[in-house]
Amino acid sequence: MSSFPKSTVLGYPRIGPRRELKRALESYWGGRSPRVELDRVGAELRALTWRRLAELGLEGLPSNTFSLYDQVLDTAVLLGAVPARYRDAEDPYFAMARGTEGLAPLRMTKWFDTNYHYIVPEIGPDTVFKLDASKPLGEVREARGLGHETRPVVVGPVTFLLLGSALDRLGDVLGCYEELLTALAAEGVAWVQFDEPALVGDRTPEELAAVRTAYERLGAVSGRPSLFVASYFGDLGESLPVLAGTPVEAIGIDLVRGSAPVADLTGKTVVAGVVSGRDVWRTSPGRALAALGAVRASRVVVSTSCSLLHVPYTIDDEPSLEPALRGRLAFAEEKVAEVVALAGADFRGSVPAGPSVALPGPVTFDERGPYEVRAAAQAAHLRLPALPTTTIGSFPQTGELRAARAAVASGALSQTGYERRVEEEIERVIRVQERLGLDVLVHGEPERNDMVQYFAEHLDGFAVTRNGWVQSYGSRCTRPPILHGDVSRPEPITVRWATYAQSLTDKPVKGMLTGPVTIVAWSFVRDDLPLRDVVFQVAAAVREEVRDLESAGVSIIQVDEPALRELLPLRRAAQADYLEWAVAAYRRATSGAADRTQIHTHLCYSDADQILAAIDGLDADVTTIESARSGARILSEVSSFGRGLGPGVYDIHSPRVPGAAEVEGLLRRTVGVLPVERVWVNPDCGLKTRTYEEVEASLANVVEATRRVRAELQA
Ligand SMILES: CN1c2c(nc(N)[nH]c2=O)NC[C@@H]1CNc1ccc(C(=O)N[C@@H](CCC(=O)N[C@@H](CCC(=O)N[C@@H](CCC(=O)O)C(=O)O)C(=O)O)C(=O)O)cc1
Ligand SMILES: N[C@@H](CCS)C(=O)O
Ligand SMILES: [Zn+2]
Repeated sequence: MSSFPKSTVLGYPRIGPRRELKRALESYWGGRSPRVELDRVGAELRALTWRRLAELGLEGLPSNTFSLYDQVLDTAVLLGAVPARYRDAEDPYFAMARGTEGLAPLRMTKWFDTNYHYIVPEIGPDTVFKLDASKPLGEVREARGLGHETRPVVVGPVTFLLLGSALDRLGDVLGCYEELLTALAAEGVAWVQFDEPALVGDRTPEELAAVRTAYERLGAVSGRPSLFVASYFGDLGESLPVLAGTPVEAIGIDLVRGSAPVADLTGKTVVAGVVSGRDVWRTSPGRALAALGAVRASRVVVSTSCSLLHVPYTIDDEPSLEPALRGRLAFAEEKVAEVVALAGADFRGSVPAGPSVALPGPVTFDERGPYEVRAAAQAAHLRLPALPTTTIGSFPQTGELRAARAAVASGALSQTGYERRVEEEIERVIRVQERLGLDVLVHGEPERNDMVQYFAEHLDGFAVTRNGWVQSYGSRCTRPPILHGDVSRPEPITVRWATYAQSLTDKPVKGMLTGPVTIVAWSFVRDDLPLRDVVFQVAAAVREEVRDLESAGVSIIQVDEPALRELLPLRRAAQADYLEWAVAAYRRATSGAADRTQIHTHLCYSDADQILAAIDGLDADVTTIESARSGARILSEVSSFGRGLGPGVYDIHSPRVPGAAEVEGLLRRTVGVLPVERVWVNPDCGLKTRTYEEVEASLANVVEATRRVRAELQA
């Protein structure tokens, strides 16, 4: 057995330093370039990554961390878990990821507590697993052709099956993993990495037994490569002794989110994640060395806490960041350099740092009256029809708008010219909505590059990047802002656009804000304050904006919190505390509004079940939630809220235009479960990724469906 190299990373960004993969994918999908061109770009990006990691002095290079869409989808393909309906599609892989005309894509959801989305494996009792190892084998050979020996990375069997809610299929799937090990051994692969992040959550005795079975069986494969099981995003807890009791040679432990195990792991290699893959701060050498020194194992390897997929490529691409801030930052390349430097240091005998203590912050809210009083004041003021129709905020972000923002950045367009362009777009959005006959209008958010980055650009305490792209799903990326200091709002942010929109119409226009939890969740956040204190600072800024919108005559204000679920701690023991302060922060942000101002909130992930009580606790007058994809289940669960509810009547993630009859069906189902006077009619989420053609056709059908159901109510 060859010993594990002394430094490694668990994974690397793959979208390309200039989003080369995004462009190649979208060009291929749009029929503007052939498949060979996409494959050429992929190969170039992989070669670039291996070369760079080697140049930086990293010893253990991973492979199979590249993906054309998502590593969980890649694992489904590896194991043959391709549902029958996609097999005849022209390109089954992208059909599963994105759907085709007439074929909906597989479900997509958040990867643990990150802003990355994976494709949920669809596994049924009839799924026939059959190994197709061409991708990992291909990458191993490709890297070898370039002079690099690599360690293929694959999602492990327990995590894969838990994500697909199919742990009962463990016995079948293990056959494929065994075959994979044999194939990799035949290829001369020394180590393989199985990612098992699911093991940092609470696991039942049955699930722990599955871990034992899986790694005992894989450990028994003759002539196999050495096994490295990587955990990340928290402590292994009760999974650690189970894993340690199996024949796996190496265990990856997140020493940033988690702590050094008390257990003696003599006999094992510990791949110690001391350089954070989840933030952009430089690693404190003292803290890292102390964490490394506290591990008791036969060999300790220096690594990142998780894949570097969640951080941008390099700080070198950000020349405009303030020098003082730059000095505190490390993106993927800089983190690799830190791993290499730490691996060269002697950390035996380092002393563990004392734990930091989180102090509770203030939890005060509730100047608003009870819902019944607010609802009466709002009804008298707004005079809305039954089943009011509305949208979630954004309208299509056209290429022209994006190009206009790029032109301002390059100096080719003046700020005034740009603002005029935004106003034209707002007018277009208002006229479209009036023509369609919607009841509560929005301004369309054309001024926003992103619902978080835009606010970060207008708040003190944040920095934003030029090229700091991080993959969100498929070809879609975000540039998470860097929250590095105390947050405050120097001046109103959205008021001018909201009031401009309201000046164009007699219909009410909703003001549109992003909530404090979501702003923080989708940013890289300072680590010298407890997260809750940071969120409360942002809440104070949002509260000022709510007040200013109200003073400017805006009667409905929506404060979005789509990331409320995302930050939920992976361990149940920590969840109640989080939910308590997250809800308190939201109420801090919104409770300055008068009773007659209607507060809306919006959440758009289908797995809201676990946090329904918290959503209720937000006390918003109207809550719009994703429902079109999750079916009737969510309706009965939210029916007890006792306030306004807008379960989405169509899925905006697909270009498909829903028919009026289909929307009518969903709406009837909704009014069958919820009191009609509380129901709102809206899509599942914002329309920014859609085209005007799709949006106008879809919304026309929403309005028509509402008209039909209303007519019956009046009859
Ligand atoms: C709701 N979602 C969001 C999440 N996180 C966020 N931070 N924001 C979100 O909205 N997480 C959960 C979900 C994830 N969903 C999405 C959906 C869509 C995108 C997306 O479309 N991203 C865009 C980038 C958006 C952006 O920043 N646009 C800027 C810059 C645009 C650009 O590429 N400019 C060009 C030049 C202009 C041109 O000629 O076109 C350039 O720089 O080269 C802007 O609009 O100004 C994407 O392209 O991926 C993400 C997450
Ligand atoms: N107001 C935002 C919410 C997205 S979750 C939008 O409409 O895009
Ligand atoms: Zn949404």
